[in-house]
Amino acid sequence: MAISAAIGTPLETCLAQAVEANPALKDAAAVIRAIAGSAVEISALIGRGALGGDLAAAGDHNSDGDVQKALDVIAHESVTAALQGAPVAEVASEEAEEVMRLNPDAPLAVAIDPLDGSSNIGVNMAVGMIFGIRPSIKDPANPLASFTTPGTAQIAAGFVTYGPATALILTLGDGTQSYVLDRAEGVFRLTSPAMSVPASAKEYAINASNARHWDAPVKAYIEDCQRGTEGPRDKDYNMRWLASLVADIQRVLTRGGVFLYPGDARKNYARGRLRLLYEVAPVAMLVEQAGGAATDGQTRILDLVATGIHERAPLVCGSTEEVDCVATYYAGGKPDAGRSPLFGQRGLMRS
Ligand SMILES: O=P(O)(O)OC[C@H]1O[C@](O)(COP(=O)(O)O)[C@@H](O)[C@@H]1O
Ligand SMILES: [Mg+2]
Ligand SMILES: [Mg+2]
Repeated sequence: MAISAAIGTPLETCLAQAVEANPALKDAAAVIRAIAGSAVEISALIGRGALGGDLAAAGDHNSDGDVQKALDVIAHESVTAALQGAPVAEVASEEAEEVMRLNPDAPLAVAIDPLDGSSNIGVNMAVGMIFGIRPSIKDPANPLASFTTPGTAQIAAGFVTYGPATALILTLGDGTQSYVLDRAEGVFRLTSPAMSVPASAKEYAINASNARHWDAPVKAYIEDCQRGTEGPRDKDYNMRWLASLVADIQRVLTRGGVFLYPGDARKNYARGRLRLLYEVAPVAMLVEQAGGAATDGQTRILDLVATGIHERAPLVCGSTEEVDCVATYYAGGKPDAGRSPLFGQRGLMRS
């Protein structure tokens, strides 16, 4: 149910209200409480900066080939320890090669990116944590069973941004809410009961250094955004790229825009960089619940089914007008049709 509490209401009260309205959410609420507890701990550590030690110290490689930084491992250990005390049977974590089995009889499974935006560790920039909660499917022969369902199976999803403020963005399947950590009390408090992504926007987020590797439709779309009022989109765009999915998506959820991490021609990047289970699917649910859209360029993300826990998926999400426009380019269409004949490069009114 949509949260109807006043701004400043503690997360605990909002969760209790949601469970009262829909008792089926009781276990998901317990998982969210556990994750929020870990986030309070990690937020305090990140807030100490270099005084907390070298959080960027390089360790082993994870299963996706990324170097694990000290904070990646600390966050993984903190959140999986918290989930031990929650009704969770399986965890798919970015920092564990295989599915982790916690409480075998528990009803839920959690996919988690314990520390998102790792390239920003150690440089005082925003990082975060992403999670999606699904029903646990008891199949002793297949540890992946709980995670090989479409994203629509998610009961709840959220992310935490450790930025200037520590924020929790959450959906229980009926709207997207934001909370901010009240550091004095150590509790998250409601700041928006219903986030809403504007349908149209003039801001895009993409790692432009990969432009030469992009597919033709992405290249054409970004080039037309860059042509501004002189091109078929007939409006001037701004670009923002924080290299921290949580922070980029929080901006899109707050003021609109489009985020793209498409597939590209680099080795192992045919399906982009982001992982379907613990990055793309939770973000897609949050964005859709806020009125936006999320596709892989053409197909709705929440209809995709993973076949492995670290499988990647391209992501195009945010304001519906932009996400639909990207799909038009993928379908080989041209956005010229919607453009006023009076303006733009070839328009009558351009000097
Ligand atoms: O370095 P790139 O290619 O710009 O990729 C940045 C993207 O990679 C990520 O850092 C991947 O997440 P992890 O840090 O959890 O591996 C996203 O947060 C971000 O959007
Ligand atoms: Mg990540
Ligand atoms: Mg990560």
